[in-house]
Formats: sequence, structure tokens, C-alpha cells
Amino acid sequence: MEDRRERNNAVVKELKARLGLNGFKTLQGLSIAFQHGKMAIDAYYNQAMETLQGDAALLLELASLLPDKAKSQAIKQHHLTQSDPTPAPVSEPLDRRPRDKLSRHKQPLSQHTKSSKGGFAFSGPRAKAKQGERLMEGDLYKLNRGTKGRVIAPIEDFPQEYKDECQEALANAMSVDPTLPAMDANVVLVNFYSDKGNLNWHRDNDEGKANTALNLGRPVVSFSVGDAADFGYKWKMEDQEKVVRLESGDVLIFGGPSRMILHSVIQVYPNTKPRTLKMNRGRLNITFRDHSELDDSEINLGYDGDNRLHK
Ligand SMILES: O=C(O)CCC(=O)C(=O)O
Ligand SMILES: [Fe+2]
Repeated sequence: MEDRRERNNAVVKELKARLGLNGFKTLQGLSIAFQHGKMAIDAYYNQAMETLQGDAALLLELASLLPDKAKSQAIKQHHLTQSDPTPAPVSEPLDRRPRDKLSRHKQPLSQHTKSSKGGFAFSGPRAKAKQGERLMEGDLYKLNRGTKGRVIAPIEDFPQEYKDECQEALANAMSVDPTLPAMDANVVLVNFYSDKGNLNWHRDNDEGKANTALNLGRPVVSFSVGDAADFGYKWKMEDQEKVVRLESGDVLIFGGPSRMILHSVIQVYPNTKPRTLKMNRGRLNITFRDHSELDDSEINLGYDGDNRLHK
């Protein structure tokens, strides 16, 4: 309840700052009319989007706060059925050379995915038992590696929305790069970085040489939530790195010939998360992988992120 009120206040603050008092009141009037069944969903959606200048993420945030959950859900569904929802999730190829081919996708994230403190990801008992590494202890941050923490768990431990969002982002990336192999995520790896956290150069090859998923170049699909960060990538250690700024809601996808790219998280930018996002300082990274052919004993995604470097 408390949490809901705080979110409500944050959204109201953001709306007033963006729209001014008059714009805010217009939107409030529309929302009340819609809630009371005095306005049809398409009229509400179109007018609210117009008032919000096309910020669908903010509209969905607002919708999630409506007291009537059926109405919240209806807005979300309506948004998905729009042939050209604005802003559409966009995929942008970051580089066209085969080995450096990454794509970035902008996606309005569900409440689950950007849930407070990544709490969901870190609260699954299986995740804890399996890895013996925790982000949280009670309600406190307890990062297992000083400025960062990691949890790895089967996708079934997460809400269905996680997988849906992963597949949506992938489909979008495949539409800009049809050569990208498909993947069917079955493992989720969640990293949390404090604003002092970083991750050294590495390739995502911890699964072992015999890994068919790697051989087939099945993409890694990687969501960023919270503070922005610079993500570096290059093919060889001696190459000059390229850097892409990852913001909350960005999805980075690398597969095919670039599945084995060297990459790193160079730095996190403090206080850069969207104002409406209810989350403690820092950055969450939620990474989806397809290890369908491997059984659990073959997957060794231990947190030796900084030791598997320079190989
Ligand atoms: O946090 C990120 O964006 C990257 C994480 C990563 O590269 C990894 O966990 O292997
Ligand atoms: Fe990685």
C-alpha cells in the first residue's frame, strides 16, 4: 500500500513537471472519465497519448496505478494492439560489421521487470539456494561482490512477463537484422551494480566449449533498468573499444558472429534513472540466455566475471 502511494506520488510529480498544472488536470479529467466508464478506451488512449506527447511508457505507468485493475489491463492490451504505438519499441543496429553487430532496442518495461530494487529477481528461494549468492539480506542491500551482486536462475522462477518482454525485444531486433539467430530463453542472469559498480572485460563463454548454444550464436538478450551505464565492446583486447550508453528500458542484443564479443560495463552514472522508476540507486541488468541443450550441471555461470578476463 505504502509502495503504491509512493509510486503514485512519483508519477503525479513527474506528470506535473512534464505537463504543467493545466496539462496534468486535463489528463486527470480524462483518467477519471475513463475509470468511471464515461469514456471509451480508444478515445481515452488517443487523448491521453496526445497530452503525454506520445510517451507510452508514462501512460502505462499511469495506467498501472488506476484502482480498477481491469481498466489498467485494458489500457495495456489496447496499447499492444495499436499498429503504431508511440513510441514504438525501436531496434537500432549499433554496428553493421558481422562481429561487432549489436542491436539496441528501446522498450517500455512492465512493472515486473522494473520492480522495486529488482526485489523479485532476488527473492526467489531457488535463486538463493542455487547460487549461494544473495543481493539482499532482509530488506538491506548486501551485495555479494562489494559494488555488485549476481543471481542466476531458471526462467520459470520469474514472472511470464520477463520472457514475453525478452521475446518481444528479440523479434524486434530480428526485424532489423534478419541474420540474428533465434533463441528461446531458459536461464536468467541478474546483475545489480551500485553506482560505483563496473564489470571488467570478458566474453560470455563461461558455459564451456561444448556449448551448442554458443556454437549457434544464440543471442544474449540484456535489459538495463535504473541508472544509465556505459557498455564497452570490442572484438580483441588490443582493439579500441566502442561504447554505448545503456539507459533504463534499453535492451542490448548480441548474437550470431558477435555472440563472443568482448564486453564490459565501464561505469554507472549515479542518479540517472527515470524519475518515475521506483528503485534504489544503482543499475539492474537482466540477461536472458538460451541453454536449452544443457542440463544444470553443465551450466557454470559462476560469478567469476573478473577472473575470466583477458583470455
Ligand atoms: O550489466 C551488463 O550490461 C552486462 C553484464 C554482463 O556482461 C554479464 O553478466 O556477463
Ligand atoms: Fe557478459
